[in-house]
Amino acid sequence: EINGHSVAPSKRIAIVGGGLVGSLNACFFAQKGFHVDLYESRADIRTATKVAGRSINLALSHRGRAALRAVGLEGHITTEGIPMYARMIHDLDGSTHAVPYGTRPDHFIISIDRRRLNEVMLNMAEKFPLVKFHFNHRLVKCNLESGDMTFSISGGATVEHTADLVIGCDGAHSAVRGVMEKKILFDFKQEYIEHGYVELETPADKSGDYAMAKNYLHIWPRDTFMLIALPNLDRSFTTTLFMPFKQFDQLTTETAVTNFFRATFPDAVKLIGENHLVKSFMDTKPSSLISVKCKPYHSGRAVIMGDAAHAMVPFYGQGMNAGFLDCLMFHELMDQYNDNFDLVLPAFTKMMQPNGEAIVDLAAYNYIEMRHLVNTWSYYFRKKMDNFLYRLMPNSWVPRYTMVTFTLTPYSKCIEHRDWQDKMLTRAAWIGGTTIVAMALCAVLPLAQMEDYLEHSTRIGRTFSRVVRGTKSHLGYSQFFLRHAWRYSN
Ligand SMILES: Cc1cc2nc3c(=O)[nH]c(=O)nc-3n(C[C@H](O)[C@H](O)[C@H](O)COP(=O)(O)OP(=O)(O)OC[C@H]3O[C@@H](n4cnc5c(N)ncnc54)[C@H](O)[C@@H]3O)c2cc1C
Ligand SMILES: COc1ccc2c(c1)CN(c1nc(C(=O)N(C)c3cc(Cl)c(F)cc3C(=O)O)c(Cl)s1)C2
Repeated sequence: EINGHSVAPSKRIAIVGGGLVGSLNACFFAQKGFHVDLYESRADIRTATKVAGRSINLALSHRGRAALRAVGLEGHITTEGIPMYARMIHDLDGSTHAVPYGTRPDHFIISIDRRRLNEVMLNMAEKFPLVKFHFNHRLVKCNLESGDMTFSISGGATVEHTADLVIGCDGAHSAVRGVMEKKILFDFKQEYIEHGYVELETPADKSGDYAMAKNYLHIWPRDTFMLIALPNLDRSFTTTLFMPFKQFDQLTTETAVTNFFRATFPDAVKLIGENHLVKSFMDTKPSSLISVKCKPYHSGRAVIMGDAAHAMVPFYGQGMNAGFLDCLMFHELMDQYNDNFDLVLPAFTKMMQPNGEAIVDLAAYNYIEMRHLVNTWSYYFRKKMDNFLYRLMPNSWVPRYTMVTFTLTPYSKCIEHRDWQDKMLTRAAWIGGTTIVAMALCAVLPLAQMEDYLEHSTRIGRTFSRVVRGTKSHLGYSQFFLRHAWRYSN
């Protein structure tokens, strides 16, 4: 009996990791009357002094919102966030142009403060009497069969706890997954990419207002590196530079940094302020970016979710959204199998592992696309064709990023859909292309000569495409396409 209402003889749930996914899971389990122990290696972020200036933000989209809606937090979070209706592309010459996220009124993403979101979810979970937080507890050992766990706490001591279900929400370098990795039949793959990132800050302007247009995701695409800025409530923008580590390594003096930024992001230098920019750049070591894929997501009475199960590079803005979706789908399976963990855990792996793997691959593909494929004619026409066909057949021809960002279509279907689209596009291009050429020829050439013309033209066509491919990469077409491809990428 608690507060006058009876609770099921509640199983003990241990949530390892009190980050975004762990705290959302605590809300889900708390609302279902479970006994929840949340263990977080760091101190309670709600009491830690606010780190001045450094606010980290993230793009929240449909999948993450669906999960927050299920615990009654969507309204609260979205009113605190800042809607972004389009990308704002900043060209080398300082000119900008907007590329809307879509033609529909609900096609926008929301810039959310990471720490604030984490606090809101911790506060909600803590309201439940059966929820207990254990900060400064780092999981160091775990028996996946018995649910016995060992935590190291401050001062080097350790404490033991046990649970009926252990949920690893402990991020890309998960300790829970680390124990699973030792099991036979557990597949695991991790990959660091050559890019690192540093977070800078674009402060409010002199009049205290946003220095750039507020409701946009600002991007400065520069081929092998780029700057991205998302708005904050305090009228600043968190501005992230993504660049290969080997290029960071070359920027070791203030002069080198100043020249680099002046040459590549001239408008951003003015908005951030040159001294502030150089100082914060020199003070920050670039962080790494890692992809993690693994299978299965459960073992014994433990299951992993979020980055612990599928860490991805951020080039789709889906990591948190994917982790939140894990929580939602896990709880739908709990309802479906009447809280029977023996059935829920395998069902969770079966349902979500293919999707976790798919979004990790989609994000990695996007990372490449952002830097290379975006420079080829095919990508450019692809975006134009995508948008034309999407307008023509909005229910059957949906661009891939629209499916990923603005629908709940399983990520694995987004890849299948993309492959189908690729096939259709290639076929359409061939049919279209050859028909146009054939019609033109029929109009100008008597049939007799046509055969040998076609014979020659295929040879010419092959040579021509080789020449184009060769020159394009050298003539810096990349800049041109990047500048204009975005115009058609909505
Ligand atoms: C630069 C960048 C930009 C991003 N932008 C976006 C975006 O726009 N949109 C989006 O959806 N996603 C974005 N992401 C991804 C998003 O940040 C992650 O997907 C998300 O934080 C994953 O949440 P999580 O709770 O699974 O892991 P984490 O947030 O990493 O939390 C793990 C928690 O577990 C704790 N922990 C770790 N080990 C232990 C242990 N042994 N014992 C106890 N506790 C432990 C950690 O202290 C931490 O609090 C971005 C990521 C990066 C790096
Ligand atoms: C806080 O740090 C970060 C870092 C990276 C991201 C975000 C926040 C949020 N991100 C989003 N990406 C998409 C997307 O689908 N694509 C294809 C894009 C991919 C890139 Cl790399 C980009 F720059 C723009 C778009 C775009 O379309 O706007 C969204 Cl939609 S949101 C990437």
